[in-house]
Amino acid sequence: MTTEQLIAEIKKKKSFLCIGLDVDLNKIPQYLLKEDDPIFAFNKAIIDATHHLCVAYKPNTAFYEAYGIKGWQALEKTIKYLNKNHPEIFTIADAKRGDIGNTSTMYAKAFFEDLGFDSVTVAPYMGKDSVEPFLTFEDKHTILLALTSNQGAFDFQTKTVDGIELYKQVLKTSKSWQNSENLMYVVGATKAEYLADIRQIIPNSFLLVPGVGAQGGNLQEVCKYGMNKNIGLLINSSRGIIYASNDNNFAKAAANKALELQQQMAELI
Ligand SMILES: O=C(O)c1cc(=O)[nH]c(=O)n1[C@@H]1O[C@H](COP(=O)(O)O)[C@@H](O)[C@H]1O
Repeated sequence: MTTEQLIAEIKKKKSFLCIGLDVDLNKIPQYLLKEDDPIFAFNKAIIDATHHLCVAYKPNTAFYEAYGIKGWQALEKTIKYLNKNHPEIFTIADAKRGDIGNTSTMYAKAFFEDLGFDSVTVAPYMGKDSVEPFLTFEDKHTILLALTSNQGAFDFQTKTVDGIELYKQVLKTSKSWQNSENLMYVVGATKAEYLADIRQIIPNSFLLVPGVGAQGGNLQEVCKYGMNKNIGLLINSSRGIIYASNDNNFAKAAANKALELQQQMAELI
């Protein structure tokens, strides 16, 4: 998907909501465990109930890898279902990959070619040659971890190296990489006060912003400092939406939570 198509969808739906499909078999309605593929059954119900309210879905691959081959098959079914039925929706494989060049190429093939995701999250720690292989894929997007939502972000990311905070170096340096127009960045919603500075460095890039809902980030704060002329934000909520209830009405309850966020977004656009 091109960035222009993503922007058009945001404007059409008045939503920049990304729903995180972080499926934990202990948290889903237990009657779904009788299904052949409970993870896919859960995702399909959530997608069917919420696709008109969001512009992106983000399965975090850990929640699939934890269930072995069955989990990976559920991930594959989920992305195929999305691509077939909702090609207008932006898909994010939240895999946080990144390795020496030839290995990164294989990661990129796995998520962009084999599975057919529009984007993948990548860690910047190994530098340019670990990220550039992801950037060579046309109309695919690499979402680089910049300033993450967790407490550990203060261990390295905000530390000053050569007179500048590490997360700012990630932003500045990555802009010089080949095909850097295919980069987006992760900034946690819990770090909203950093967004004005971040926008000075990358005014036009899309930001994936996780951490509203369960982690306590504030949507209005994020928009105040992070929104640009194309909106430029994908705000993710996972647990706050998909586990709104765990009875027969779980999909409807998830849709209600998604609607709440979408309505707040519509006011801010
Ligand atoms: O890359 C991410 O998506 C991510 C980066 C970050 O800084 N913080 C963060 O929470 N995430 C992911 O975003 C999701 C947040 O989930 P909830 O806290 O349940 O909304 C999880 O899949 C996290 O792995």
